[in-house]
Amino acid sequence: MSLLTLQDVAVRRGRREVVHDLSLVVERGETVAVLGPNGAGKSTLLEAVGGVLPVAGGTRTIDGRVASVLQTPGLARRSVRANVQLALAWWGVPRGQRRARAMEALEQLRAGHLSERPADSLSGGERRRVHVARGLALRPDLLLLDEPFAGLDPEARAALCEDTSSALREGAGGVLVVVHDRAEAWALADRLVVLMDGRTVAAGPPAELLAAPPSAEVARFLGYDGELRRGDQVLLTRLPHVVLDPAGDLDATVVRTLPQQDGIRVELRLADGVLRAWHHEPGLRAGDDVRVRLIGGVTFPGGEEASGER
Ligand SMILES: Nc1ncnc2c1ncn2[C@@H]1O[C@H](COP(=O)(O)OP(=O)(O)OP(=O)(O)O)[C@@H](O)[C@H]1O
Repeated sequence: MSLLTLQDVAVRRGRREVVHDLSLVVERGETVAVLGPNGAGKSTLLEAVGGVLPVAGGTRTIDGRVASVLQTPGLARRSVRANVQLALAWWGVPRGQRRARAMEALEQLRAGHLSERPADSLSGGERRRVHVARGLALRPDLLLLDEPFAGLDPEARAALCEDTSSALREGAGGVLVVVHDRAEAWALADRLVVLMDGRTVAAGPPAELLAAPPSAEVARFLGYDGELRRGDQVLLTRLPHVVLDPAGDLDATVVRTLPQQDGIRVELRLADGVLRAWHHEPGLRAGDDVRVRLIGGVTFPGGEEASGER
């Protein structure tokens, strides 16, 4: 039996149904990430799985105990370790095991050095670490995490994401995590579910979804930012698919260059759309004519209505 099975689930917020006909399975030892635009219904889905919201239609079956790490880190005014031990006591862990379990989870999340600090003296990033560690310490069958890295600066976010990823891979339970961006989904997830307007629009291993997105809408959401109209088709590309090459077969004009940490992002206009590419040599200017070669991309029907500009 799967750890979590949702079958045609509907969830309401007040009178409005915001999750529709959603089916999802989480197996033991698996991390499933839910990704989608703001308002897609991700938190609502998690709350329904956690039992905070009722399921208005369909069925939810869970084989085991569920723990939720919600968005706001609520910690009591006592030491970090006492906070984690309190959760373990509430979970029913025998007194003699609580201290070691708390310390183990804090160490896993590189928060061991914070164990004796008062929780109200922590920085935002430290609170997040402790918050995630507290969820892991419970060792639930199913752990629900709602944007566990929200509000952190990019570096703290990446570091906590890496540590959480390692900790989750060591765990035996299943995890359903709402993530904020694709990088987090890639770092954490065995499988990715893309939610839009309360419906699943794509599901599968992240690398497979990226290589073969099921629709143009999902492709754009996953980072396909180039778009060429080809008759009644539209060809979508990502940055690595587009190579500036004097021997290339496509004529393009540089619209603008955006210097970034890993190179220069170049926006290109072609007769039939817009492409974006990485470039690593300075000197390109808006208005320059260049040649381009495509080494990837995905094609979908719908070239006529595609704007080619985004
Ligand atoms: N407490 C609430 N009462 C009524 N409607 C709500 C409530 N919370 C959320 N909604 C609505 O339900 C829909 C789904 O919201 P939800 O928070 O689940 O989306 P989300 O995908 O988690 O979004 P975000 O990425 O912005 O956190 C939205 O239209 C939202 O406005």
